[in-house]
Amino acid sequence: SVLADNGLEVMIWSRNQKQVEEINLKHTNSKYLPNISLSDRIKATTSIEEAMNGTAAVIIVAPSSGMREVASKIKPYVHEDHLIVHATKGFEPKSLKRMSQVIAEEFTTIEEENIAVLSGPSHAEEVINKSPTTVVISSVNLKAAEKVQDLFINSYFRVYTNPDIIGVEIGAALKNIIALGGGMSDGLSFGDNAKAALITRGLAEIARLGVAMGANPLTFIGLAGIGDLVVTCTSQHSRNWRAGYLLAQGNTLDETLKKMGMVVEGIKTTQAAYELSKIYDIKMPIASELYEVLFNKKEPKFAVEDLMGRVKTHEMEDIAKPSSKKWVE
Ligand SMILES: NC(=O)C1=CN([C@@H]2O[C@H](COP(=O)(O)OP(=O)(O)OC[C@H]3O[C@@H](n4cnc5c(N)ncnc54)[C@H](O)[C@@H]3O)[C@@H](O)[C@H]2O)C=CC1
Ligand SMILES: O=C(CO)COP(=O)(O)O
Repeated sequence: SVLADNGLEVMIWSRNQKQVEEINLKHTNSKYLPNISLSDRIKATTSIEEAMNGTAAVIIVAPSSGMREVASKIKPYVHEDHLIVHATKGFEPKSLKRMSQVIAEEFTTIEEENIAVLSGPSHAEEVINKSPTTVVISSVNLKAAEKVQDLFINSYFRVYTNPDIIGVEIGAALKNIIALGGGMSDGLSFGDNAKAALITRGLAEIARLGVAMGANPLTFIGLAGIGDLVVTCTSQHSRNWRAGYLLAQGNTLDETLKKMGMVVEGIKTTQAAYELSKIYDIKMPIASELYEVLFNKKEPKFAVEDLMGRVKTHEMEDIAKPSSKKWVE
């Protein structure tokens, strides 16, 4: 819709025939965006060949578990001048690769600099209503990032460039874990203090893992870090928040997923973060407790007790320099 508002012709590829017909005939997408009229510059098709015909840029927004499958379907129609943008927030299950790594592996004819990531606090339900939204676009090459910035930027959708593609992708993926925790916190009727604690300490563990994986720590105080963390931990639009809320109310993981009926990226990402924290030897207490809740049936209230009862430590662990030499006297 942002692209269509900017005067571009947009072709959506979907495997769902009914949805494609609804978009083309009624200009609506009622399952995902009820009561919204779509621009007639947006068309849809179930044929990838038709979707790719004459395109300059391809925006992939499949869930992370489907990224490789979708990329491999697009592959035969991709040429070296294509700009490939993704807005997916997660890691590839098992390989634990970032989405731009998966895309680069699939599209061997595309230069790395033609791949970009769009991320930041941007619930679709608000973007479609033109509510002011700010995001980042990252690529290994500033000129490529600026090309995508120019495609998307408008009066309600402000796009900043960011040079740290690793940090942007890691922030986008890991915030979903903390958002599950945010929903659980509300489901357990905890207050604003608990939410602030989750966001702040969640950011600390996101940054620790991110830096170990090659990210710039400053990215995590930007839109793809704290920005997206705040929006998903506090908004009922967030599927991750909603899933956490349902889990805290006693629903099993299966029951929660059934009730959601949409992707909840944080669940697979919790598994990925648990594995990455072991590989990089990084402490991620919140992610580890969520892993126990999701996959080992630990009750959320016991996870909170264990988090609060951990051995006492410094806020900045070993990284902050004391402001006085007396600190260690
Ligand atoms: N909804 C939002 O506000 C935002 C979502 N994202 C990210 O975008 C990605 C997609 O999220 P949503 O569209 O919200 O999820 P969704 O669950 O609302 O829709 C996902 C769509 O992808 C289709 N799909 C799933 N696997 C597929 C495959 N292998 N091949 C083809 N189609 C497939 C599904 O049928 C469904 O239509 C996620 O990584 C999410 O984190 C990023 C920013 C905002
Ligand atoms: O990433 C999002 C908004 O920035 C959407 O979050 P959810 O997947 O939790 O709905």
